[in-house]
Amino acid sequence: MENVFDYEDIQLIPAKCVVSSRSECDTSITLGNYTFKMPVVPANMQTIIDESIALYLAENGYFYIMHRFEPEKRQVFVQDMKSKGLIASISVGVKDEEYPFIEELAAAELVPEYITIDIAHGHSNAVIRMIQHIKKHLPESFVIAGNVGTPEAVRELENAGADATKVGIGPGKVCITKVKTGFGTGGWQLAALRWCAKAASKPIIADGGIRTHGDIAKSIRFGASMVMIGSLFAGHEESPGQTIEIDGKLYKEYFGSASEFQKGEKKNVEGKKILMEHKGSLKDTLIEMEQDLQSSISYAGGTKLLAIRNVDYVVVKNSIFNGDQNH
Ligand SMILES: NC(=O)C1=CN([C@@H]2O[C@H](COP(=O)(O)OP(=O)(O)OC[C@H]3O[C@@H](n4cnc5c(N)ncnc54)[C@H](OP(=O)(O)O)[C@@H]3O)[C@@H](O)[C@H]2O)C=CC1
Ligand SMILES: Nc1nc2c(ncn2[C@@H]2O[C@H](COP(=O)(O)O)[C@@H](O)[C@H]2O)c(=O)[nH]1
Repeated sequence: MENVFDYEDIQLIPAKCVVSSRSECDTSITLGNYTFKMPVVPANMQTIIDESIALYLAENGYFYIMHRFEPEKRQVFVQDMKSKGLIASISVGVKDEEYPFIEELAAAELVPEYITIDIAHGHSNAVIRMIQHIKKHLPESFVIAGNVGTPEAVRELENAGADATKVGIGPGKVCITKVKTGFGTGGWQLAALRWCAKAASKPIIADGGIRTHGDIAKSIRFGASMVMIGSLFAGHEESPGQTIEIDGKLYKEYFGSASEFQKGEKKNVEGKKILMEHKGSLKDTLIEMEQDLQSSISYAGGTKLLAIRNVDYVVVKNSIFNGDQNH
């Protein structure tokens, strides 16, 4: 792989504006059978999403993926969302006990609109088997499989039946995969996204490494249809977990799904826990994100999200935050 770069190395080049107000710009995106307000989904992690955030997102036209770390609650969750006429979007792993769970959903005629297979190293027979199992028992569910970091993996999971693949091994804020294993897309996630997107025939979800709202537009430019975000959504009033006060300042914890805190044991740990400064309301962040993305579309010279795909860009290695000490 030549020409690797990451989010902070790229700037998108503006094209002539065709709107008289940014409010004319449409940030919506279609994934499967549904159209969502923004191409953004909070990470399916226990410190990022819970039932009440999922409900808020679904009721307000945002995409969401519920995490898989309270497995016994998932069937009731699907039932509850469906009884409210909302989309059900859940996560599964690949261990043996996940197989009967899929069959139980099918037997109860509870068909989640979206099922995400959420494991660290998604280019594996375990994921291929799970895709095939879901497609056999719940053929109407849209299956997102991951995580991967190569075109070969994208093609193989697509061929196995995945409806979308999730790209990103190790770029996350609470990720330590790179230092623990030496592998991943950490440090060149945007280039890996481009590499994978060129090979993909179905939607790609970029996962991890988003540090600014501008990175969402960059992900779209390099081929993502949706962007999964953890740290930017952590630390809000609504975020799961306790608020902690230190020296008069408020914080919330954000921990990796492969951290000791999540696993309850120190085995194959590839994640850590950090404290995030309290950020106020999640609703306000979602609105600001949408406004910033509308602005991105206007700079792209379009009125629709995918206008961003057509813009030129420059590589400005390590220079984007020059003079900006806040980062
Ligand atoms: N996006 C990312 O960069 C990463 C994300 N994560 C997140 O952490 C959580 C836990 O992930 P994960 O450990 O996969 O899930 P699980 O703990 O559910 O493990 C899934 C299965 O895959 C096996 N497994 C896990 N990693 C590997 C590997 N590298 N090679 C072969 N088999 C493997 C496990 O066995 P065994 O444990 O015995 O090996 C287990 O049987 C997920 O939510 C995942 O998204 C974790 C790391 C990186
Ligand atoms: N290597 C690890 N990656 C993890 C872990 N838990 C979650 N994740 C991934 O991070 C993103 C969120 O990234 P962010 O930069 O937006 O904060 C998340 O969607 C997962 O793919 C982990 O323990 N280890």
